[in-house]
Formats: sequence, structure tokens, C-alpha cells
Amino acid sequence: MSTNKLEDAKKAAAYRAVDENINFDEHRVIGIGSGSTVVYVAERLGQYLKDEKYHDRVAQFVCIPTGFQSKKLILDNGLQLSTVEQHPIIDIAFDGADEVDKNMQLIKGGGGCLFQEKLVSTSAKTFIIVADHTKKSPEYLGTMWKKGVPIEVVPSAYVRVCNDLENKLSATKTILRECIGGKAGPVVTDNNHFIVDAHFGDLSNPEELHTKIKLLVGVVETGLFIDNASKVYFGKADGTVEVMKK
Ligand SMILES: O=C[C@H](O)[C@H](O)[C@H](O)COP(=O)(O)O
Repeated sequence: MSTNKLEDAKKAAAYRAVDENINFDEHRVIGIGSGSTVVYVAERLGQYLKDEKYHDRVAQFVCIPTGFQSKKLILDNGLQLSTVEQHPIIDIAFDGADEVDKNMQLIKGGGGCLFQEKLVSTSAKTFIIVADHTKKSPEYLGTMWKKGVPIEVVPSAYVRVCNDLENKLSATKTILRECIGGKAGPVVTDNNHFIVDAHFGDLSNPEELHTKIKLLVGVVETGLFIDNASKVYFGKADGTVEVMKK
């Protein structure tokens, strides 16, 4: 699919997700995730802010970011920025995903934001995923996303975590994520952690794997988002959107 078509698909998913799920009278605290698709969620909210019919209500929204990129998205679109410390209960959150399986379990963290994304998404009463259709798994997680399960780790523990993932949890390969261009060395998350990408092949039981990884010393959070999403919007190349819900 051409880059333009892919962008159209992301935009279609994000716009429809906002249009169908924001309740302008009831919602006030909005989580804004990270990645290239959620850019269009912030853009859509910015459009509503400029619309005089919605302006007063959207101006009252406080937006909770999942990292530096989303903080900037919120500000660039004229929206009000706040923190999860000030608003530990979020009315609705929007975010992207790297892969979504048939049970709406997710792999996230391809862009390196997973801990803060999980904090925001699990603090939200409703969590909406926006994605292009290439993120939809035919069956198991690990089918479309081949870069491994992202795991956020305490820097000093990364060797120990990699060893445990391979020796105790049978990961076939673990990779400390490196920066590509700009800086030599590992990716450092917004919370000053490292990311390990762990390969397990197809994930037939992501819930169990998530629980086992979380128990390893040095693991902060996994990129497996279990029973978290309320709905998923998949944009397609022809501009249509498929909605998945339970
Ligand atoms: O760490 C990054 C996040 O989990 C993103 O939401 C995820 O990688 C999807 O990003 P995109 O919308 O760019 O595909």
C-alpha cells in the first residue's frame, strides 16, 4: 500500500473513532496516546476546538499524554495539557497499536512508549484503538508484528532480563533496542528505561506470557495489553473503517 493510502487509512480510523466515541457533554479527561495514527486523533479534536458549535466544551477538555510526542501533539492542536497525577481517572483514551488479535489483545510499544501508555489506558474508563488494517492479526499476535514483544526494563537489569526471557521463558531471541540514527546506543524511554524486544513466535496465550514476563526482576511493563481495549478502529486503503468490539 502506498504511503498516502496508509495515511488515509490511519486518518479515517482516527476521525471516525473520535466522532463516534467522544461525548461532548460527558467527557472531560481525554487520554492521547503515541505513534503515527493517534496524530489524527489530536488533529480531529483540534478541529472540534475550532468549531464554534463545540468550542466551549472542547476547551474544557484536559488531555493526558503518554509521552513527549503526545504532549506535543496536545499542545500543537491547542488542547489543554494535564497529567495522570492530577487526573488518575480518565474518561476516554485513544491510542495506536502494533498488532491486534481476534480477542482484541494488543502488542504495543513499537514506538517505545509502553509503560506510560499502559498507565493511561488502564486508567481510562473506555480505551479506543486506532490503526490501519495492516495491524489486524489473522489469528495470533506475532503474525503481523515480527519485531518481538516490547518490554520496558530498568537499565541496569537488561542483561538479567534478557537471560531470564531466554532461559526461563523460552524466548528465541532478545534484542536491546538501539537508536537508529541521531544517537549511538540504546533507546531510552520517556521514563528513562530501556526496551528489550523479545521474540516468541506466534503468541497463542498472550495473557499468560504477559503475567510471566511481569514477574521477572527488572521488568517495568510489557507491551502486551490484555483485556484493555474497548473497541478497535481499523482504517482501510479505500477509506472505509472496520470496527471491532466485544
Ligand atoms: O510505542 C508506541 C505505541 O505503542 C504506538 O501506539 C504503536 O507503536 C502504534 O504506532 P503507529 O500508530 O505509528 O503504528
